[in-house]
Amino acid sequence: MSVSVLGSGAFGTALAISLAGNGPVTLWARDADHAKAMQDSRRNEARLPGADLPEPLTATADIAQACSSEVLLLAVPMQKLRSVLQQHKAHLSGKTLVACCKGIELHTGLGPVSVIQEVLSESPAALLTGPSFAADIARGLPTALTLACGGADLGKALQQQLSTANLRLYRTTDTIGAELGGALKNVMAIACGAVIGAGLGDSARAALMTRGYAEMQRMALACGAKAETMAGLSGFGDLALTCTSDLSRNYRLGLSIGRGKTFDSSITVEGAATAHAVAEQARKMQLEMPITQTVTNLLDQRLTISEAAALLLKRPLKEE
Ligand SMILES: NC(=O)C1=CN([C@@H]2O[C@H](COP(=O)(O)OP(=O)(O)OC[C@H]3O[C@@H](n4cnc5c(N)ncnc54)[C@H](OP(=O)(O)O)[C@@H]3O)[C@@H](O)[C@H]2O)C=CC1
Ligand SMILES: O=C(CO)COP(=O)(O)O
Repeated sequence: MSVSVLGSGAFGTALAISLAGNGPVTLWARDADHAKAMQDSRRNEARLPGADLPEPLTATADIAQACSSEVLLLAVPMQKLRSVLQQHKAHLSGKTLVACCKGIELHTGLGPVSVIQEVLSESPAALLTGPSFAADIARGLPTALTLACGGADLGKALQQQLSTANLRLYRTTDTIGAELGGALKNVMAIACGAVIGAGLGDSARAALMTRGYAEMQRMALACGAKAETMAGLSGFGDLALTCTSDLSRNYRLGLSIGRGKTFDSSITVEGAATAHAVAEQARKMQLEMPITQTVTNLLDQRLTISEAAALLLKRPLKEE
């Protein structure tokens, strides 16, 4: 099966570089000048500086050319996924669509697989997620990801096809768990960045990661996900990476909040919209998600970091 990546950001470019080790791959950019610059210079300096684009990778802005592949990886920000699907519906229809984004849609509370299923109900949908920085993948560093697909046979085929020399894919049929793990870990990373930025210490971060994981489990289990999925790469694995590395944009947004600094709003930070989407879902489902709620209060400047910490510490004492 041939593969194209739609979306020439950091992640889409890194995946295309790695997949080019398996054979020809097409990388689609919405902007013709961007595609031409990548094709000519063999670099994507705008989004993934310093990484060479190997020869089997073709960059194009021609959506028909990109969608001639059987498998299409969708590497665009979560809040843009629906509009990309709608805009190119005719080309995408009938293809196997693998979402590579992490988040929950703000106005519907849906994850990426569910959004694909709503817009293109006839197209098989899957999700590629897990602990991975684009820069690491592009450098050929070892990385393990989760391939989530409701159809077990298709999941096995995609696992084979999308594993590369440096990308090792594990598979699951639990798409809900994989969606929620990848989405919620970004919210926790913002919280952890804020704690470290404000100088509250590594012990506080460990507490937040652990109680954040409990919160992730609470929502995931209430939505029908499996506990094992949350304990895997797409949940615990990505939580561990994103809450501890300043390569993470979500963590860096948190650092800025903790330090009282502004953050470049053009940078993709999935956890911000997702925190609001999840807080709303939690309210509707009557689930306690105090860390997620606190992150929305920090983002909306309704609380300072010291007020937020005091409120979390003062919550009623309970069993772990
Ligand atoms: N970066 C990473 O390390 C990882 C990222 N991810 C996930 O991948 C997803 C994408 O992130 P990432 O690549 O880093 O983000 P970037 O900000 O690097 O790139 C986003 C890309 O999406 C494109 N895009 C935005 N809107 C549209 C649209 N309407 N039509 C077509 N293309 C569009 C942008 O195009 P343009 O360049 O023209 O603006 C840009 O190339 C996120 O959900 C993220 O969580 C997952 C794992 C690792
Ligand atoms: O998802 C990622 C790592 O797995 C990338 O994290 P950021 O989006 O926070 O940069």
